[in-house]
Amino acid sequence: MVGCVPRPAARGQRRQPAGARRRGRLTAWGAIAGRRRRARVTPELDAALRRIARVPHLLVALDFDGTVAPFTDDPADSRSLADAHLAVIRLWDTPDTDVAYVSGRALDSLRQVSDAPPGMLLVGSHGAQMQLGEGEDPQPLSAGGISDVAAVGELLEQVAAEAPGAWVEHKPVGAVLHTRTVHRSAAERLQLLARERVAERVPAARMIPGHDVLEFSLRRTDKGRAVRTLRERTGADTVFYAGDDRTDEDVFRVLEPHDVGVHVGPGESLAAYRVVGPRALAGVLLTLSGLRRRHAMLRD
Ligand SMILES: O=P(O)(O)OC[C@H]1O[C@H](O[C@H]2O[C@H](CO)[C@@H](O)[C@H](O)[C@H]2O)[C@H](O)[C@@H](O)[C@@H]1O
Repeated sequence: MVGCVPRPAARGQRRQPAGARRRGRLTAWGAIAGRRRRARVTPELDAALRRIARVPHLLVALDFDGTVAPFTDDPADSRSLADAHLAVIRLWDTPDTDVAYVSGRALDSLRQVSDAPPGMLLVGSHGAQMQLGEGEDPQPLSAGGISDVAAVGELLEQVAAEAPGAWVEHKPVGAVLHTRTVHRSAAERLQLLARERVAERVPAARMIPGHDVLEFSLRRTDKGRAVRTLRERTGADTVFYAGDDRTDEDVFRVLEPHDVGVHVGPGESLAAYRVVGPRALAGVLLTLSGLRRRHAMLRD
């Protein structure tokens, strides 16, 4: 149901005459991107990008941390790479193209760091929070769920107090134990302790491991379901998805054969394509945005 997804008023639609604002913006972004180095991608990925750039309606869905933004010690300092942000803006500004961030971050935190343009689709808390339309709020937790979230947060605070550098991020539907700056052996000990205590006292909490984090959520959803919802709501016929973490595997699992999934960084993945890190992914996104924009201009 595309109508449920608000689009910025000035964003071009296929049947509209190319408005001055849209044409001007596309040209300006294109000029900037044209001076940048082209992405070095494998011939297979390059062919896949060329194919999906020509589909009628494309959804580009992206994980945030470790995918468009390199890791930082403090999540508040995290920002997407300039090229990745530029590509996102260009894609968002292209007709018949929807763009989404699909993140483990709480929605507020994602809004703060992503600098997402208005109308961009945002998924937070691994699918538990979605901003698909104005005024659309996440489903509230039950009273029991709210008290479980508080209990998990308290337990993790107690665990984090056992090692300098460990800290807890509190989210609307769970909490995260951060150990990025903690020595590896101490981090492993803390994570074990957290697993045991939460399993014993809040058995309803679902464990979500990540990069130097251990999260517990009271919501049973995942990014795969979120991307399915995005596909339905936007009416996209093809999805491009990029992600680096285990939670992104839930998306790669539900992608259809004609979609394109890109795993960012090392490690096993169900994704059909891989790039070495966020910088390489930014190049891929620039390439895709250029191809998609060219397709839109030729078609119009
Ligand atoms: O799904 P994502 O967008 O990748 O979000 C996953 C988690 O991202 C954040 O943590 C990660 O990035 C931090 C900043 O670079 C880093 O310090 C941390 O070690 C990483 O795990 C965020 O803080 C979590 O809430 C997200 O679940």
